[in-house]
Amino acid sequence: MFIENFKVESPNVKYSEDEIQSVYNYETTELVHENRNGSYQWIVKPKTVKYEFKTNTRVPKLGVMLVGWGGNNGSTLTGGVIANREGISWATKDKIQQANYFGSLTQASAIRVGSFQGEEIYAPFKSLLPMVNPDDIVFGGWDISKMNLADAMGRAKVFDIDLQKQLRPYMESMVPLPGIYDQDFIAANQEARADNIIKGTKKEQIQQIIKDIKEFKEQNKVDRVVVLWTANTERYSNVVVGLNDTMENLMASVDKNESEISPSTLYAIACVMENVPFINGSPQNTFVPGLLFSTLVLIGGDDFKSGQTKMKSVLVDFLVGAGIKPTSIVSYNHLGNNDGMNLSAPQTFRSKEISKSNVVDDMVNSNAILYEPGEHPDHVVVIKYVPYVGDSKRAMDEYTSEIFMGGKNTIVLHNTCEDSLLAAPIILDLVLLAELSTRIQFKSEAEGKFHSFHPVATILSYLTKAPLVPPGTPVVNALSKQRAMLENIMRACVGLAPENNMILEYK
Ligand SMILES: NC(=O)c1ccc[n+]([C@@H]2O[C@H](COP(=O)([O-])OP(=O)(O)OC[C@H]3O[C@@H](n4cnc5c(N)ncnc54)[C@H](O)[C@@H]3O)[C@@H](O)[C@H]2O)c1
Ligand SMILES: O=P([O-])([O-])O[C@@H]1[C@@H](O)[C@H](O)[C@@H](O)[C@H](O)[C@@H]1O
Repeated sequence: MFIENFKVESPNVKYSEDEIQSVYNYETTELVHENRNGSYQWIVKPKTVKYEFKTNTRVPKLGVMLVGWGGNNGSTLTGGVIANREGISWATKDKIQQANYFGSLTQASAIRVGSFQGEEIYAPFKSLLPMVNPDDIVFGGWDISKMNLADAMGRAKVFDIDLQKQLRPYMESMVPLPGIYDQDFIAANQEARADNIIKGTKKEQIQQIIKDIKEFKEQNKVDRVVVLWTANTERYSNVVVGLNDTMENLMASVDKNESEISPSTLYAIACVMENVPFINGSPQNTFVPGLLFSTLVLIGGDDFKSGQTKMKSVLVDFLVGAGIKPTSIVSYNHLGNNDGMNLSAPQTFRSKEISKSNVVDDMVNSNAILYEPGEHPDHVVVIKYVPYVGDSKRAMDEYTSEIFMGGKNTIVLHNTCEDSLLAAPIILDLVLLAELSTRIQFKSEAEGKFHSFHPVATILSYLTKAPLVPPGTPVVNALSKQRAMLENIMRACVGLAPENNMILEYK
């Protein structure tokens, strides 16, 4: 059975006008490796740590500024939210289609809240904690292409024509602000669209971005702004001691107009200086050490996990979890959108190859029965640009594994999808969850005062190929673990135990 909402009644949960307070007993373990009776043993000690959470339930009016607003993802997300907000339906060759938020974890997935008279009871994921209603988001942003959002939607060729016709009046007045363009960081084939550029030094460009954010906030009377990069994949920035290894060196490099400071890093610096969360939807190392080690403002990324890699983080988790040994993974895809054209350059492809390749590391490293130290499956990533297919990415994967008694198993997948229709809901979740996480404070029993989550937002890892984590923190890519982590933290905020799937009541 499905219920629309619920309230938790517990001595550990208190609802007030502007806050939900919860007391949560975090069950974990402490390991020691000790000499017991002459031999070293691993001792696992269950441990309970009491936490307190406070969630501010005053949902702000949210402004979302997209870097790359006029791209396929930016125009698709903007149009999709307008279509949902206005209740637009349109004719397709099959039926009259209603707008929806399918593919969004926050808007279209469910959680189990328990059972009632022998029936499992589920509720919307978003019913866990008060979140911004996506229909209320105000969009803005920057693009190095000056094309308005209605024309950009046409250029993207993602939406059906009847939908585009209905959206055009809402979107043609939306014009991206000039962006920071540096041809050294993206494919040379992007120069043709770069007609909307912020001139000046890197420092002046940062100052302009800050000015843009302030003006956007004032003009639209939004309470909070989140900035998200959905512009083209950049090549990696070189990380150099003295250049970008500390915030002090990074800012000194900006003052010196150092060429190696990328546009995405400049936008991120502007956001950190303006106390605005910045999320990187692409694979490049925007968050150079100077930013990563010093930011007090929420940052998250990298690279939306939308299709082929999302599937990989499920399939390899299943295989390794089942004691089957993946030995060869070949991921090929071709697509014909501008992202694909940008990725046809070796240096930008390399950024994507890294984020698409590292996704199996945690799962492989979790099982020493299957893999010797340092042993990994052969793993190849291929991306080809085929203009004719446009945004309709075609992904083909082959997974070869060793099974029982020397057997081999080969799984082949074929996946065709409009890449932007997968990414747009993920962008929505990223900005909604980033905003929500800034309204949560918590402390353990050992801590004197409440604090926010660490500014490097690991909580967003379900939505990214290469989760950005605080230095020294484990990277988890297995999709089921990432989703469980996010849901269970939100459950803790309303005093609910983690979903452990034991259902002992019926065992
Ligand atoms: N399924 C997906 O679509 C998916 C999944 C994961 C990651 N991504 C990443 O998302 C990003 C966007 O994908 P897309 O399909 O929308 O690409 P796109 O090329 O259609 O859009 C990118 C936009 O960014 C603009 N741009 C480039 N550099 C800029 C800058 N410095 N400042 C401002 N604007 C700039 C371009 O003019 C373009 O309009 C890419 O980096 C892509 O790799 C996409
Ligand atoms: O998310 P995913 O399907 O694994 O990876 C995708 C790549 O296969 C595609 O070539 C690229 O254009 C998209 O930006 C996205 O990164």
